[in-house]
Amino acid sequence: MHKKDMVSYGDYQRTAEWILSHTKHQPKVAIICGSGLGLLADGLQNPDSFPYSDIPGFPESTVPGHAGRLVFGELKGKTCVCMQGRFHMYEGHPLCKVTFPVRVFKLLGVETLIVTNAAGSLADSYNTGDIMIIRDHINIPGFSSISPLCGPNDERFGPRFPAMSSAYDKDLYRLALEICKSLGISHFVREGVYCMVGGPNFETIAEARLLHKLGVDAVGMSTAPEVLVANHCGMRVFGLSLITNRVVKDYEDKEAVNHEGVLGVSNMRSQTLQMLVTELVGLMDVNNNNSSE
Ligand SMILES: O=P(O)(O)O[C@H]1O[C@H](CO)[C@@H](O)[C@H]1O
Ligand SMILES: Nc1nc2[nH]cnc2c(=O)[nH]1
Repeated sequence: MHKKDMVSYGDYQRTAEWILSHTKHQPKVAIICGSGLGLLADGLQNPDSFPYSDIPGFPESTVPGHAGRLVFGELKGKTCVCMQGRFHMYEGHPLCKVTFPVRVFKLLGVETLIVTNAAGSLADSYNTGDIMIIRDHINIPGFSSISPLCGPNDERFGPRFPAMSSAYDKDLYRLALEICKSLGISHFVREGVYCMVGGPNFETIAEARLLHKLGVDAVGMSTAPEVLVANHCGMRVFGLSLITNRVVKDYEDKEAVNHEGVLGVSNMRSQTLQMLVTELVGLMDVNNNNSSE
C-alpha cells in the first residue's frame, strides 16, 4: 500500500472536528444514498448541507446520480447524516477514501449505518423495481485482499481480524420486514445476497452466470467496503438494494444495461425507499440495543 493511500487517525479527527464546528447536529444514524437515491436526504428536517468539496479530507464525487453533498438533519426526531453520493473504487479512489466518511461518522457518534445501492438482479424471481433487503454480501475484491481493512490496523477503530458473520443487523432486518408489511409494499420486497464487483463495466454473460451459480441475488459496485469498515468499528448496519435492471445471462438476450436506465428506475422508486428508511429510523433504537425505544 502506498503512503498516499493511507489515512491517519488525525485525518479522520480533523474532518470530524471541522463538521462539529459547522453544524449543531450530532448524528446517531448515517445513511448512504445509492445511485439516483439522493432523495433520501430530502426528508431531513432542519437540514445543514455541505458540498463534499468544502469538507476537508472528503474526496470528490464524480458519478452522475451522486450529488456530492453531506446533509445533516432530523428524521422522525432522530438526528441523521446523509451522504448524497458515495465514492467507488472504479472512480480511482483508494478504499480508505471510499470508506473515509464511515470512520468520520464513527467519531461524530454515529452508531447505525444504513446503506442503499442500485443493483442488477441475478435471481430469476426478481423484477426491476424490487427492493432487496440485504441479508449478507459477497465481497469479490476482498477475495484478493482488496479491502479497506488491509494495511496497518488501528485498534482505536477495531480489531485486526473482525468477525463478519453478523454483518447486517438481524433486529433492523426484521423491523424493516414488518415496516414493509405495514406500508403494503411486501409484494415487491425481497431478501437476498448482494455481491460487490469492482466495475465500472457491467457483467459479461459468463460472469453473470458465475455469480448466479454462486447464489448471488443482486450485483453492484459498492457497499461492501462501507459495511466492512462500519462493522469493524462496531456500528450496526442495515442495507437495501434497489433492483434497477436484470443482469443478462443469455447470449440470445439483446437487452443491455446502462447507467441512465439505472438512474431512471432509482428515481421511480426513491420515494418508496424514502418512506421505508424514514419509518425504520423512526422505529429503531438509536442507542444500539434493540429495535424500539
Ligand atoms: O452502488 P451504487 O452507488 O448505488 O451504484 C450502482 O450503479 C452504478 C452503475 O449504474 C454503479 O456505481 C453501481 O455500483
Ligand atoms: N455490476 C453491476 N452494477 C450495477 N449497478 C446497477 N446495476 C448493475 C448491474 O447490473 N451490475
